[in-house]
Amino acid sequence: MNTTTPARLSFTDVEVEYRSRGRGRVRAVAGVSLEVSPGQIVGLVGESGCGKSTLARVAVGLSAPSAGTVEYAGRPVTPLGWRPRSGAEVGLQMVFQNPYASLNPRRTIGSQLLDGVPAALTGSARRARVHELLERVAMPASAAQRYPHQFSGGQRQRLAIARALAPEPRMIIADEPVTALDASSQAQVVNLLVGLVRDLDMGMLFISHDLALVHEIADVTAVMYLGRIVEAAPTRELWREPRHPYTRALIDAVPQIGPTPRLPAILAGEVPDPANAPTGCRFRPRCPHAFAPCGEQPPTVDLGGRSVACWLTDSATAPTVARSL
Ligand SMILES: Nc1ncnc2c1ncn2[C@@H]1O[C@H](COP(=O)(O)OP(=O)(O)OP(=O)(O)O)[C@@H](O)[C@H]1O
Repeated sequence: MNTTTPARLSFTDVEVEYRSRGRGRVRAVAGVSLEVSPGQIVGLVGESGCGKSTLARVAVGLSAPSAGTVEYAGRPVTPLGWRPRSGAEVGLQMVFQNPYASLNPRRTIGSQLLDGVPAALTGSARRARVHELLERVAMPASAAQRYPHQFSGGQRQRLAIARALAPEPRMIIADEPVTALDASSQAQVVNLLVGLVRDLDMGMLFISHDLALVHEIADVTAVMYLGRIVEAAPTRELWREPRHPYTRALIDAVPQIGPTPRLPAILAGEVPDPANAPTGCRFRPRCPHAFAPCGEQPPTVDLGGRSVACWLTDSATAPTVARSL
């Protein structure tokens, strides 16, 4: 890897189209640009089916974009260029929702961790590295001799994280890493991931449908709706002043407790099928502010440190509506 190139993950105008029997062409990702820098946690949120996992798969080369580019540290990430055993060189590792997706149930934890340890380490240094990895995820050294089914869901996810760390990645793509876990394991795994990213100065794309969780941990939040990023901003700003009606709806759907409790406001309507996406702004059929210009796809406007794809932010088209938001 070129050491002068920042280990940044960049999606530029990425599109992913599936062809499926019955549904025809499914444009699951419809023109996404996004960056994750070292030392940064970027949260990607959106409802089920909006294309989050597809984007994650493209990031690590498990799926190919049908258009656009994905680059890591200045080099294209493509399925052709992707060699699964070259994690240390590629520098990107994925943590899945289901730890069984990354752990082989028939092999001991130790042998699976050894697989990922860079080949430059030899002999006893390899075994020492396995123990260090287990320690990093707060698991005892004895876990190395055991099999995945001998652990609880939360422990398995911690072991899957150790497996992801073995090749010494600089960037983690975590796709709903705590969705399948109970509340206390969720907190443990989230704290572990955030601690690791901070300690090791890695970058992380943290994918979740849980906006409140992303609010807790992400430096930047990107909101995805039906294959597009509709808003991306520093998390605190996004939460304080959402500029896209969909972001506002997601925030309003988070129950508030404390001195002024608030019941969640449920966003009306279902997410449309990307195989049959609305023309123009894809959020238009569910948007309480939709007006004539929304028949065209809104451009993504850079508002200085944050970006929004909504005609309401365009003062030429909707100054009065924008003020009322
Ligand atoms: N292999 C595939 N073939 C056809 N369509 C697919 C395939 N994988 C995903 N899709 C479709 O692409 C769209 C985006 O799916 P994706 O799994 O990326 O969304 P998601 O936001 O991660 O949802 P979830 O949180 O439910 O996993 C959905 O409409 C899904 O049905």
